[in-house]
Amino acid sequence: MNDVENSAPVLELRDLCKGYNPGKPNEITVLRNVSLSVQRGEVVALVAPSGAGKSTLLHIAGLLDQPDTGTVRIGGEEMSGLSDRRRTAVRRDKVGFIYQFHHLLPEFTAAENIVLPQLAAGTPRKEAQERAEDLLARVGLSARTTHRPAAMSGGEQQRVAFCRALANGPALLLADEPTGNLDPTTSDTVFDALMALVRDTGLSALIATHNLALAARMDRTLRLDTGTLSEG
Ligand SMILES: Nc1ncnc2c1ncn2[C@@H]1O[C@H](COP(=O)(O)OP(=O)(O)OP(=O)(O)O)[C@@H](O)[C@H]1O
Repeated sequence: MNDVENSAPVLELRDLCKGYNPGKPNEITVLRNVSLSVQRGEVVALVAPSGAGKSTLLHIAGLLDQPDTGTVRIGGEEMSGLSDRRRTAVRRDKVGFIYQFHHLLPEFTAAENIVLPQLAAGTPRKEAQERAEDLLARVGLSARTTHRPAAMSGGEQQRVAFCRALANGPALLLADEPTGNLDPTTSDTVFDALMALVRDTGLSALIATHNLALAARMDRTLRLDTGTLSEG
């Protein structure tokens, strides 16, 4: 990264608007002039009632969807003019995703699930394997390296998904209810593991949660309601 990228917010969204079914009876406006930025090393909570547009916002921030208007900058780089190929490369190399459900590949072991995205990014296999083992150790799963997802608990599966999201050393982590599928006690321990991983690596993150206690542990909270964002 050059100096401009280093001083720029890791994620900067400006005046995003997004709707579906324009001109039709079921037309819906989901995001209304949403702007936010996540600074380097900052962990931001996104709190939103169901249907408020949180997934839409995270998908646009993670280049899985395009806004109708507005701009997305990652590491200071404007994304709208990029070719599909470059967007895919930015998504793969700079952004890590965590979903409510782990989405691990069932036929592969925990370590292989973390190795595969690294191979896709061109990392040599040995290095990728070492990184997978290091990440698994950080979340307390050294003993599960060769387990397939079906042989792990929900909390373990989700911790593997955290490691996979960090596999390529992203600049930005986007998480959509990362512990929403777990019971409250497991959710707390698994969230601890996620926060430790994020803080240890100095990662910048935007983490959507319904859980206000979890939100309070992040640096700042943004609230999204009927497509409008407010601080606090
Ligand atoms: N492809 C689509 N076509 C039409 N409407 C859509 C589409 N995707 C989302 N929506 C609508 O946009 C609104 C926001 O959806 P979104 O998935 O962003 O909400 P959310 O805040 O993530 O909700 P939840 O917490 O329940 O997942 C919802 O009313 C949803 O029905």
